Amino acid sequence: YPPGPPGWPVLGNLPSLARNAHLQLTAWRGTYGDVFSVKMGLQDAVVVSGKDAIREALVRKAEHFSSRPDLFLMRRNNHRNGLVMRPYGDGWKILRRFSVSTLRSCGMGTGTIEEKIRLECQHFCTALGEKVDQPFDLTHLLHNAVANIICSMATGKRFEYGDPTFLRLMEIVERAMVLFVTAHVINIYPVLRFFPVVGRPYQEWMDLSARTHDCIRDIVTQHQKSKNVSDAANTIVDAFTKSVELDPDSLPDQSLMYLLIDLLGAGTDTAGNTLRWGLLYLVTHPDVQAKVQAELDQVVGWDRPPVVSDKPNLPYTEATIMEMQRIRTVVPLAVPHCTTSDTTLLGYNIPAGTDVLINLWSLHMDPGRWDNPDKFDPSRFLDGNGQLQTTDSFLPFSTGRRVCLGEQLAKMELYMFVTSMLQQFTFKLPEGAQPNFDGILGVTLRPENFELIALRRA
Ligand code: HEM
Repeated sequence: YPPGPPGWPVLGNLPSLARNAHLQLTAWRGTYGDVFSVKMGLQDAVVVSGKDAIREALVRKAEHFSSRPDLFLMRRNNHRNGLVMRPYGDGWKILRRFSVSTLRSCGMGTGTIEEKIRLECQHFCTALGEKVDQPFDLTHLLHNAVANIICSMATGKRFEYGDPTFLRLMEIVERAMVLFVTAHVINIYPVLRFFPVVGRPYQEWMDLSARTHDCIRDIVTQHQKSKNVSDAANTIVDAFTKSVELDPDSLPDQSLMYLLIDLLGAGTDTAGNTLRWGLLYLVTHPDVQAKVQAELDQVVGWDRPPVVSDKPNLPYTEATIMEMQRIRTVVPLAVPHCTTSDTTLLGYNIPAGTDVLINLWSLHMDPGRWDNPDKFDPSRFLDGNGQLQTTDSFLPFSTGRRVCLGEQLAKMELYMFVTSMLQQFTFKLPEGAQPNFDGILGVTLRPENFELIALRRA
């Protein structure tokens, strides 16, 4: 069994992991290697770091490492009916296949989705244009914009920025991402939910779940009322409804609402926070920002918006987006995995039912792989001719069977938002602002709220 750091009685290593677990786990990798164990209370988890160990687990031994732990908090709100936390097996395979093919037929990876994203970028830049020359926190605007893309794939509808229902939903998603980690102790000792102080995050979690269910139910009902679902199944809700009408057993019971919550949760906080980290690095590295803008001016110019077919001609821009994703891995520990059978990893025995944390943060900050990993330097992704070079040590979307379902969509979003913003605006920090690069860890690592100033480019 893998070795690991000594822990406290009963609590194990939890006290050391209460804040910035990704940093502590990365530090322990230095002592214990690419496969080590930690004690989450009385329960063990195995931490996997480094490209070889990660690939061995998630790709070569995918059949053993692709499930999700049965977390108490997820069971209590029925969230194991969705896709993200559903255990590996037939139900997950059916739902994943349905989701991939429906997202494709709703336009993922094609011109249709590019058009949707382009329109959203236009709305976003118009809204940003009303805030120029003054300090402004664009968190809500950005999250609203990326959530709209999922919403329009789910129901064909986008929400106006500032729509109160949507803002509430965004706040819930953001808070749930943090609570997933702060309330984790309840997963380990469910009895603590009955205790006054420790039990509070549990109450909040259950309350947020109920409110999310209500919001999503309203959105689905409104869509179903406004439309004849026997029309072409060009939204996720329609495709789901149609499939179940044709064959009630075609999809797992009650999975639509949880699937929508998953897509919204997984697709909003990740892309929104990647863009926010990106902006924070751009305002603190004006030379990089200027270089991206120079490339955009040369390739795209001013008379038309950037399009996906420009991408091969924008290597520095693409390298910058990759560097944004590397330097602040927005899902630093992926989503927890779990073994389905007794197995081995790099020679260590790992029993069935062991929780497994995939340390993507350590992969992206590995000094053995990246020169000066704390430096924001897009050129590390370029070869001597200024062309993009790929590397197997860059896995922001993870890998294997549970690899991010929205990878293609997310890449298109990041590209379209970054290029649209920098074509039209230059960003800078307000006078005297002190940027903080530590972040707040939930499932995602998000930057603390910050203000910046958008200046319209001449
Ligand atoms: C920059 C944006 C994004 C990043 C960095 C990201 C990253 C990730 C990561 C690291 C995982 C966990 C993989 C694992 O457990 O090994 C994941 C899972 C997932 N992502 Fe994303 N993601 C992004 C955007 C999206 C979008 C836009 C969607 C929506 C379509 C999405 C849907 C999902 C789903 C459904 C899963 C769970 C897959 C499963 O368990 O089978 N993600 N993502």
